[in-house]
Amino acid sequence: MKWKIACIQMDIKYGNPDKNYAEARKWIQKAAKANCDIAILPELWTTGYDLTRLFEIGDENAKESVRFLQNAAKEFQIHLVGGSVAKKTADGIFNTMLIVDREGQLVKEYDKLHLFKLMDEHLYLQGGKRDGLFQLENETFGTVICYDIRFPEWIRKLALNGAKAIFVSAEWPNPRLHHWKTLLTARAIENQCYVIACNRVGRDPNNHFFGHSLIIDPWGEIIAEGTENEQLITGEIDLETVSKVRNTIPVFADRLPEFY
Ligand SMILES: NC(=O)CCC(=O)C(=O)O
Repeated sequence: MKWKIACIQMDIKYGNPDKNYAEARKWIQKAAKANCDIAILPELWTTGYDLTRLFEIGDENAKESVRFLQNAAKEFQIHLVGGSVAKKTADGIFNTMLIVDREGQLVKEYDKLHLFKLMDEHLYLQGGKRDGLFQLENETFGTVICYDIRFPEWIRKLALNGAKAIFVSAEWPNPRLHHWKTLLTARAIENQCYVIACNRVGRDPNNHFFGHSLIIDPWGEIIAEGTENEQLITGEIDLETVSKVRNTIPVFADRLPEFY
């Protein structure tokens, strides 16, 4: 089955959820007008990395963000890999990915597993405990958040459990563009699956984010790549290609897990 995908490579207004909801709505509408089946938003797109204020501006049990995504998905008839938001709970604040289908059902919540110390996440956030597998229209996908892509075992587990495409939401800053592209391409090649990665653009007080959102096929070829500006990056994925590539070089059949 073929799917048209949109990466919403938006700037994020630091610590300003209301403005970010309004902006995201416009981008989701654009993705729907471009006949996309699925749109993905970046990491922490409601607040940015305004970590010291998350108790104030984070979203109580992600209720407002879920409601926003459900309404947008239904109104514009598009599946949403709704990026991640700061979800406030009794156990602390999580960096939580929200997936909502075009009927407005909340299909999955995934909490970022690996916290990124270089951006102080460990001081303000809790790490998750559950996987990122989800289903849309009877197809299996996976999701991870930003720094998670440095952990190939975590993505491999998604692929072993049936994910044919991995969605990545990110706020990945300079100077690590080379790491971003190389790691994402490697995850696509080694797992012989699509990788769809949405990074933000713009600046916050500590970082400059370079965009370069990517849609990569199971052979490791780049289908679409963003610039450093705000834009919608679109591309078509064909899940049949996953089996074709896996039949050509049968990496999954040739694995020898008893040795590793
Ligand atoms: N928000 C993040 O997890 C950033 C990860 C990152 O920049 C990296 O180099 O890893």
